[in-house]
Amino acid sequence: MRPLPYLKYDPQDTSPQYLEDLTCAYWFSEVLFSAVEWDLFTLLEPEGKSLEEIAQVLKVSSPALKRFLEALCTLGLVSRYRDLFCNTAMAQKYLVKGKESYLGDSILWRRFLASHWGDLKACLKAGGRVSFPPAEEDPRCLSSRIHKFLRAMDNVAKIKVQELLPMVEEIPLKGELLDVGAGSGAMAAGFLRRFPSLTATLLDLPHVLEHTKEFMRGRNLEDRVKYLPANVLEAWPLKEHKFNVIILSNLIHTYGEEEVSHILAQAAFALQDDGLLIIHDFFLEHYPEKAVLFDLNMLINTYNGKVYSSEWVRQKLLSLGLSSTETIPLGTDTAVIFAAPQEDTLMNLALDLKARLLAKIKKLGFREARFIPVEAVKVSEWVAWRCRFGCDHYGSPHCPPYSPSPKETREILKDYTQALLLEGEPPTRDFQLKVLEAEGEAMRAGFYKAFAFWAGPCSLCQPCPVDKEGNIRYNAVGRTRICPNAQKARPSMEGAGIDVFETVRRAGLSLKTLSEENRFIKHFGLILLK
Ligand SMILES: C[S@@+](CC[C@H](N)C(=O)[O-])C[C@H]1O[C@@H](n2cnc3c(N)ncnc32)[C@H](O)[C@@H]1O
Repeated sequence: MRPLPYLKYDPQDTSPQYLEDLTCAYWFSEVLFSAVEWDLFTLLEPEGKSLEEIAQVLKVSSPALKRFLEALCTLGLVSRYRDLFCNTAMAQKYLVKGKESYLGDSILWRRFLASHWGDLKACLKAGGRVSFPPAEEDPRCLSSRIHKFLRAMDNVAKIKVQELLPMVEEIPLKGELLDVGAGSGAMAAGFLRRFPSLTATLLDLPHVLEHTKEFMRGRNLEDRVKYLPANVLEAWPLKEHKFNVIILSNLIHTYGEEEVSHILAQAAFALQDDGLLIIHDFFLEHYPEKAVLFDLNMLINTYNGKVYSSEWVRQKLLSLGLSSTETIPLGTDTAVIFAAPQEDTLMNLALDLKARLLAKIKKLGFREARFIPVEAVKVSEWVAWRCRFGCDHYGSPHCPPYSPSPKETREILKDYTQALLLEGEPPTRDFQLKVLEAEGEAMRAGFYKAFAFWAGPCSLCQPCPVDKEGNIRYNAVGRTRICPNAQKARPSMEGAGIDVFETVRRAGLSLKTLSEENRFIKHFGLILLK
């Protein structure tokens, strides 16, 4: 399915369609909200329903419902088979009540919060939240609100913990786990099921913990769970008790820097010397489009919550004497930072090498970084002609004819299995330096054959000290000009015969030729890896 256009801004796209799509983004949500509110997807189980059957149950007009179902079909949530409307695999897995991975409660919580987004301008003026729950809220309303909130958290945490567990599989976790701001307890429950030698303490506010207990009752883990009513903003009532594992999942975005500093300090103090701290949350570096909007969501809906940069969190951890990993992305919109008093503990984590490298490289400031199979790198003879006929830099050091020919590049690619395609922008020299840094990161991550191609003629020295006309010296192979920066200089993708447009297209990214209207220049670099 095509990604929804408003999720990805392309600076080379000058059509107004992007604005139109942004304008209507809420239509997509409204359709989903209504379908989930009606519990339409559960109704369609097990084998679909006809238009008339659905209209009868929902008590709505058939012709209007038909139009609504068409929209759901287009969004990929419903499909039509003869006269039956059925759930797609996505809807069947996440939108049918009673399924383990049901997300309906989370979607309805988002619907509830959507109404507060109307306050955005007022929040910006006031510098924070403007609508608050009533000071004297009816206890039943409060209890129902907490329950709805925890059901929403539960939907999400059940899925996130399954993404997280494979990373700690190599460490036979045992002893005591502390889940701070445990919510429904789904995170802790996932760990308890996977590691039978663990027991857990679930810490949350007293009135929330009553609901936590209710969620945990159905999980058959009662004999391995204790509950600790506490306020994380105060000294944690643990005395000198230390834990082997501490989880802060979706907690730090709830508070401002001062409170989060306190929470991290308390967690560091409560950790065994060989313990592991797991911080799961939104981070600005991971999935930035979502992170910055979630940050606004916190501005509107919490007192002083916000989304943190992983750099800020890691610095805090460092100041508390903890080593930490970089941000490890989950397959979804959140990421994890692992921290420990002893660096060795982190060595045992089964962290995907590519994911770690990607996290480091994205932090260098590329707009995009994407792994592609080496077969997706397209090398063409015509590219060399473009350099030879039509480029002022032909003959410059590290450009044709002193850069690898298409034939040589094709041969070299046989030594590699994958590549990392990097998207950035001018100034060219800055981009080239970043590509070099990325190559260095890849080397340090263990990709010893990492080799970078950047964009444009070499711009490391300005002006280039190698005289174009005279005084040309050749290296042992006799092809490359000797330059004072030979250790750092690399060929450009295009200079090595790589068809950048086609390679970018194959990677699922976009690159347009420049026109009067569209003057935004994109640079692409490539790092070959094995
Ligand atoms: C966004 S939820 C996350 C729940 C759970 N960790 C998860 O990942 O699903 C934040 C949790 O932190 C708890 N919490 C917030 N402020 C707290 C405080 N001051 N003391 C204790 N718990 C708190 C909330 O009650 C809620 O259960």
